[in-house]
Amino acid sequence: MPQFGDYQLDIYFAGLSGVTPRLPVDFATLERRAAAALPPAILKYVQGGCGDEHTQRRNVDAFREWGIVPRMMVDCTTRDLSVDLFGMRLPSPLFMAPVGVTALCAQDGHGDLQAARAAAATGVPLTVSTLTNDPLEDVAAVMGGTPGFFQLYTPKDRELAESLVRRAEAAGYKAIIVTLDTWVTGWRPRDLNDANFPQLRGHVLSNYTSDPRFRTMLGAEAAGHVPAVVKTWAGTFGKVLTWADMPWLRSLTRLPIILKGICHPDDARRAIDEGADGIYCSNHGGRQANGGIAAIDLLPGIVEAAGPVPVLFDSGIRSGTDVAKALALGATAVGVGRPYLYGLALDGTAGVVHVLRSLLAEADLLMAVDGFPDIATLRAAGAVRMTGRSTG
Ligand SMILES: Cc1cc2nc3c(=O)[nH]c(=O)nc-3n(C[C@H](O)[C@H](O)[C@H](O)COP(=O)(O)O)c2cc1C
Ligand SMILES: O=C(O)C(=O)c1ccccc1
Repeated sequence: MPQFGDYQLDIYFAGLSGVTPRLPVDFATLERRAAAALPPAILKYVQGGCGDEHTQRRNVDAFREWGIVPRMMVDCTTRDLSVDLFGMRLPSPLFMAPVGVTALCAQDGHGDLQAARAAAATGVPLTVSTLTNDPLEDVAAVMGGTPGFFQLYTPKDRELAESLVRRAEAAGYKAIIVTLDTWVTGWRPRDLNDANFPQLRGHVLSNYTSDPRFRTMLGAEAAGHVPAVVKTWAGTFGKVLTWADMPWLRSLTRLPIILKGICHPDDARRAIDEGADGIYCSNHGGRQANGGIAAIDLLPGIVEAAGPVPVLFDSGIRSGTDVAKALALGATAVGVGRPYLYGLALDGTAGVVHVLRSLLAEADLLMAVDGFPDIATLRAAGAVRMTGRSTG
């Protein structure tokens, strides 16, 4: 049975013929390389966050305050990293988080398609944002057998929301992830200082321009006219969802509904009471509110509140060790954001595959070394909070 950790052997053996990996396996070097490759405006948008970005940094740094205690004398020659999610058996607990400018990170402007091909190659699901350069149907068509999730930014226009969800269902997406924390964008100095907001330049709006309801809203004479498209988009983009909208949301689909951006246990409980099938604990990678608390520190409370309901997690995952810690703290599946964008920027589909394989290899090897043959044993062991001074 192939194991994710075999990627390490592949790399070392290739080295015997003088071949080294095209991309680095660590995040810091990857980010540095991608920073040199991406257009400055895209880099700032991707790399930046809210306010002075201390929440974004905390998301990453807080992982160092959690530790996994190794166990010995356990047979871990093979590891099983597969997970069950909404009746699907996934080969690994990793998924790609939704990113509204994935398209623009790729050199050809079709990053959603390239990420979808990476999903096909790795079995790691892609969450397709509402904001893409290729319509959601086209992206779904290249995912191979790997399930895809559709992330909904709920428009103010209900008929448009209904149309997008219907299209996602028809295209074969396996879940609808409704993002709650971004009906308005947070205060992002890097972008504000350059007056830089890609969507307002007419990018990544293909799910709108391909939508019959949006076209009606736009009017026939305005179709293809970028300022009119952007104006109509900006007019409908961000609906503030409240609990009162849950019955309506729930009525839109029989697919699992996952609420993204849940950070408080009471919200997790309420979401489940109102019919959500999954909870997605995330602070949007520190891009939305500079609230100061790392998402990983909020995960245990969410997991406890969710009970048997699956909890997806993202924000700050930079290594396989981080993946393992999130699993130990109870996440059912772990989302990665910026790292796969950097792989995409540097080497397209192959770059994304490399980043995902590196994350999985490191997580797998940690489990091998630390005596956890599967995720259930890792989760049962948990992670310990290291108090006092960190030497990290
Ligand atoms: C450039 C960028 C665009 C994003 N766009 C979306 C989006 O369209 N929808 C969404 O739900 N989340 C979006 N996110 C948030 C990610 O889904 C995820 O929560 C975050 O990137 C996780 O943090 P990480 O980048 O530290 O891994 C975006 C993140 C980035 C970096
Ligand atoms: O940039 C983001 O984080 C994001 O999710 C987004 C996407 C579209 C419009 C505004 C924000």
